[in-house]
Amino acid sequence: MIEITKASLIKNERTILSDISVKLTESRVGIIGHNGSGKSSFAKLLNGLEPCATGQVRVGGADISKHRARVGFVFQNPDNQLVMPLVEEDIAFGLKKSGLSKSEINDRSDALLKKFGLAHLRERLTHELSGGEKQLIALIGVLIMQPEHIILDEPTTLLDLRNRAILLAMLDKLEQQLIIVSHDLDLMAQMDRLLLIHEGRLHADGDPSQIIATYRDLSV
Ligand SMILES: Nc1ncnc2c1ncn2[C@@H]1O[C@H](COP(=O)(O)OP(=O)(O)OP(=O)(O)O)[C@@H](O)[C@H]1O
Repeated sequence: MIEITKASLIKNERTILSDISVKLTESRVGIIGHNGSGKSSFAKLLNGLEPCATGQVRVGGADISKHRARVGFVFQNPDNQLVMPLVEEDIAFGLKKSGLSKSEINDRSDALLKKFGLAHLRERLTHELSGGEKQLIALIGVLIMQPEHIILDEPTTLLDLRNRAILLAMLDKLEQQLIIVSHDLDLMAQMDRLLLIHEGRLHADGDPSQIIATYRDLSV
């Protein structure tokens, strides 16, 4: 479980998030809200990419700063995540310091690429992949670390309908808790629970159909 207690976030002397307290226990949690409301900032708080100015984020009862590896993060722009020239090197990158042997890393990487039907991308150059392919490989690079929770920031934004369907099928196969920031309301409607962030605060929280209705009301 990820538990946020009275969290606030300040950047360049500007308050971005204020007094957010929530326990995330559901398997699929969505985060919605207007542009600039603070969704990505909140997502980054959840895995310690951004430190709280006040309050705390705990994962499995311990402070997030000690457990960042338990919470994977898939960035909105995969170019922020893909760092190695070859796809196979990129997928293996996060495990380099894990103590696993090269063959163990290769086996894990192979198994994931096969499981998600992406083995044909293994020997490609990362910078030559399409935006959608990059998004899928960035997710594989997070999955190989075997996090218990995965945060995805706008995972469907760059994807055409086919790659969106591939990504959603990948997500369906995952047992981990997923926390997804998105403007894709069809996807958000499928979540177990939605959080609505508005002007840096947790404005509403609950059943997707109710929260989407509240969000629509805020948008007119
Ligand atoms: N380093 C920073 N310094 C000051 N303000 C910042 C900084 N980074 C982000 N912000 C501001 O924080 C607010 C929240 O940004 P955030 O990216 O979390 O919004 P968002 O809800 O994810 O938006 P979008 O839907 O457009 O991606 C915005 O007003 C943004 O301009």
